[in-house]
Amino acid sequence: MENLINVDYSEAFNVTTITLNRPEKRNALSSQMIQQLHQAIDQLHNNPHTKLVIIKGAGEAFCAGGDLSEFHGDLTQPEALAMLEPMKSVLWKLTTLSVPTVAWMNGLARGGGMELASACDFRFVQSGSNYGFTQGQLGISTGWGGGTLLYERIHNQDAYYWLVKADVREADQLIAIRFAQGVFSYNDYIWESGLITPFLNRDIEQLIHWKQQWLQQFDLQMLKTRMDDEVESCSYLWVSEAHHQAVAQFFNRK
Ligand SMILES: CC[C@H](C(=O)O)C(=O)SCCNC(=O)CCNC(=O)[C@H](O)C(C)(C)COP(=O)(O)OP(=O)(O)OC[C@H]1O[C@@H](n2cnc3c(N)ncnc32)[C@H](O)[C@@H]1OP(=O)(O)O
Repeated sequence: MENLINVDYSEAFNVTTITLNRPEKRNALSSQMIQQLHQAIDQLHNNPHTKLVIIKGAGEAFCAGGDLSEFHGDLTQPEALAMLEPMKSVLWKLTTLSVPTVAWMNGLARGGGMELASACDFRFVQSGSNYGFTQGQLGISTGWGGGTLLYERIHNQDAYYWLVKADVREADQLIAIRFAQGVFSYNDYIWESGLITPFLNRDIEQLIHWKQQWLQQFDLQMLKTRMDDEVESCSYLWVSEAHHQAVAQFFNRK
C-alpha cells in the first residue's frame, strides 16, 4: 500500500514525526490516508520513548482538508455521517494522546486541515502561508470535531466568528488570535527551531505531566459528545444544494 502517511522516530530527540505524504494534492486527506493516520497514532503506544509527536505536511502545504473528490459526492446523510466518523476518531486520539502534540503547519491549510491542527496541543505556522476554516464557504460546517476543539484553543467568540466567516488568514493573524503559538520561516530546520527546542529540553515525565494537567481541565465525556454532535450536524448539511454546488465549482474552477 502507498505510504501516504510517513512516520519517523528520532532516537536523538525521542520525537515521532508524522508526515502527510500526498503533496500533489496538497496533502488532502483521503480515506486511505485517514486509515494510515489511525495506524500511525495507534503505533505510538508501542514506543514508550516518544515524548513529542509532530504532524507536518510533505511539499508546500500542510493539509488541504478532506478529499473533495472522494468525500464530497452525492452521499446520503447516514453515508456522510459514516464517512466523517473515522477522522473524528483520529482527532480524538490526538487530543487525548498522553504526550504533547505539535502541528508544524509548513504551508497552507484549509477546512479539515485546520481541524487536524486544532487537535494538536500546539500550532506553529509558516510566514507567508495562509490558513482557514473554510467549510462554511462549502455550505457545510466543520465535520471532524475540529470546530469543537477550536473553541478550546482560542477565545470562544473568536472561534464562533471564524467558523461563520470561514475566511483564510495569514500566519500573523493566527498568532494574534492565539490559534498559533509561533511562526517559522520557509527554510527553518525544524530541529533547530527555537519553537521545538523547549520540548526537546524536557524529560518525557515532565511532558506527560503537563499534558495530563491540560486534559484535566476538561470533562472529556462532554468534549467527546460535543464532537459527536458537530459531526452529526455536518452530516445533515452535507446533503445541501449549497454544498454540492460549492464542490462542483471547485472542480470546475480551472
Ligand atoms: C470535515 C473536513 C471537511 C470535509 O471533508 O468535509 C473539509 O476539509 S472540506 C475541504 C476543505 N478544503 C478545501 O476546500 C480546499 C480546496 N482546495 C483549494 O482551495 C486549493 O486547492 C488550495 C488552496 C488548497 C491549493 O491551491 P493551489 O493553487 O496551491 O493548488 P491547486 O488548487 O492547483 O491544487 C493542487 C491539486 O490538489 C488538489 N486538491 C487541493 N485541495 C484538495 C482537496 N481538498 N481535495 C481533493 N483535491 C484537492 C487539486 O484538485 C489539484 O489537483 P489536480 O489533480 O492537480 O487538479
